[in-house]
Amino acid sequence: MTISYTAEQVMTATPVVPVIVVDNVEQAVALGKALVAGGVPVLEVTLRTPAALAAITALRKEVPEAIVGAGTVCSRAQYIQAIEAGSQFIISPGMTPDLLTVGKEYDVPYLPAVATISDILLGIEHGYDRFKFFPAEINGGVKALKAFAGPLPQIKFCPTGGIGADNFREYLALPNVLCVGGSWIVPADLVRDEKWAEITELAKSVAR
Ligand SMILES: O=C(O)C(=O)C[C@H](O)[C@H](O)COP(=O)(O)O
Repeated sequence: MTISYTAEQVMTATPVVPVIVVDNVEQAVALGKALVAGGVPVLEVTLRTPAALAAITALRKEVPEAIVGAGTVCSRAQYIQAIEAGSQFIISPGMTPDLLTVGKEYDVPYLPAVATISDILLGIEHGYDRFKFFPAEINGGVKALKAFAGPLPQIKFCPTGGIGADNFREYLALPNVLCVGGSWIVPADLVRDEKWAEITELAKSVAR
């Protein structure tokens, strides 16, 4: 079953994209169900663990109401693996010319990450106008995004990195921010201890 989305649809389906790290497929499915139950349907499964690709495939099958994507995609090879696993969107923590190229070879939304105006201009040269801004807080956070909007008001972002319950609404209030990413609604200890009801509550705390 292939359901495809645009970058805009992925970025506006939830105010907060959870950055997920999973140890095994069962954990991933339970976590995905907990987030969806709390009103957060977009799941960014980072390719930081050996279970990640199988988790993406399982989430597509077991949690069909979710929009499942891959994060921490750092190479062309990982990009293709993520697509083959069933990813409905792809996110990188940075960008390279090869990633920007492969991202245009597949009909799946791709968010490369930028940290500077020069990065954004390179992305625009490759046909992108939606980016992750990473790591957001240490690269100027809300102030940097306001500055980016001066010369490039048409470019939209998913800031990620250092964002949490205390500051995510400041980001979401910016006209050039469509959503934010973060790990704070999927804390590693709650995932490890299978505290799914608590994760559903955290999801509810950020859902529209
Ligand atoms: O793995 C990637 O591709 C990343 O870009 C890193 C994650 O987005 C951050 O680890 C999330 O940041 P925190 O919410 O501050 O934990």
